[in-house]
Amino acid sequence: MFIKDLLKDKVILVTGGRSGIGYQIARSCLLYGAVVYITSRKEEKLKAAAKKLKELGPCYAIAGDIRAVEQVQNVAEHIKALSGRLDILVNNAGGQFPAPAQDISPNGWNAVINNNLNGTWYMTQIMAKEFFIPQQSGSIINIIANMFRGFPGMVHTGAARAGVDNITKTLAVEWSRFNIRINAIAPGIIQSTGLEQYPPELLKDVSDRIPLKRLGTTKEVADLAVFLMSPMANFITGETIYIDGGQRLWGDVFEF
Ligand SMILES: CCC/C=C/C(=O)SCCNC(=O)CCNC(=O)[C@H](O)C(C)(C)COP(=O)([O-])OP(=O)([O-])OC[C@H]1O[C@@H](n2cnc3c(N)ncnc32)[C@H](O)[C@@H]1OP(=O)([O-])[O-]
Ligand SMILES: NC(=O)C1=CN([C@@H]2O[C@H](COP(=O)(O)OP(=O)(O)OC[C@H]3O[C@@H](n4cnc5c(N)ncnc54)[C@H](OP(=O)(O)O)[C@@H]3O)[C@@H](O)[C@H]2O)C=CC1
Repeated sequence: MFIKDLLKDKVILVTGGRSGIGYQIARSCLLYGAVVYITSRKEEKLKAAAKKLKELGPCYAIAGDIRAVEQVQNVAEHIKALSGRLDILVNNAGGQFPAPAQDISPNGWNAVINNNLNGTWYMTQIMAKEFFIPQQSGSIINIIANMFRGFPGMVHTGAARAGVDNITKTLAVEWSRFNIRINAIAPGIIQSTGLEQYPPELLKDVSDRIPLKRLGTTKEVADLAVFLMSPMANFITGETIYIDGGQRLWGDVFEF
């Protein structure tokens, strides 16, 4: 546990905040005193999540697709109208599907690149221009994936996440002049709603192939996100932190 008021009155946007890791990050931010905005495509589910989160503190839902520039701009306008500022952006929305590289169609490739690379970029650039650069302060956290040794079985997301890893390094330098910190979190396999998208055989006995012999929890990812966005991490920027029980360093993970 961190101190109670660690994020007091910080205005935080969590993309994909209606479920899984994003929901837990939003929840933790509220518990540490922040004002939280969540965004995702499915409006009803998003509103239901915000209603539940509101029991912990001020939480607002703004529906939008990170792949659509005008919808991202609309999210920024809403935050500006309601809070007048944004302190922290968590780029968590994303996802992909498992497929042998040779079978991925051009549309399938583009869908995953758009979601994880382009969508993250639109969000990052628009929030920086609308808030962080004029404010001369901001912190960005990108949730990517474990692509330390490539991503066999999901080449599209490996490429997209490696792109975000590089954006993280580049902007840490380029936007340091605006007092913007930017870091990434690379989760291994986390027990969350996202895993329901995968066939059970892909995940069978997967914890045996992780050195710590278990999956991660959404709370563990959220704790890392809170640390990185807090003043405790004020001298950390351009870093990607793996939270994977050692998976990246050892053995095979998926059959492919
Ligand atoms: C376990 C490892 C650790 C990682 C865990 C996590 O990340 S957990 C987080 C997990 N959470 C998530 O992943 C949630 C978010 N994920 C998503 O929304 C989707 O996976 C998305 C990224 C593809 C976006 O979808 P969209 O609405 O833009 O896509 P669309 O429907 O318009 O299709 C466009 C093209 O993609 C093709 N295609 C699509 N699915 C499949 C498939 N299963 N199979 C094959 N192909 C597939 C589809 O056929 C089409 O190509 P076509 O036929 O025209 O040539
Ligand atoms: N769980 C795991 O083991 C791992 C997860 N990750 C990554 O962590 C992040 C969160 O995963 P997790 O919580 O498990 O999965 P979920 O599927 O539960 O969360 C994905 C969230 O992103 C939102 N989303 C997806 N695409 C878009 C879009 N184009 N625009 C706006 N919102 C979008 C979804 O909401 P909606 O459908 O309403 O748009 C949903 O809330 C993802 O980027 C995932 O790929 C990475 C490695 C491992």
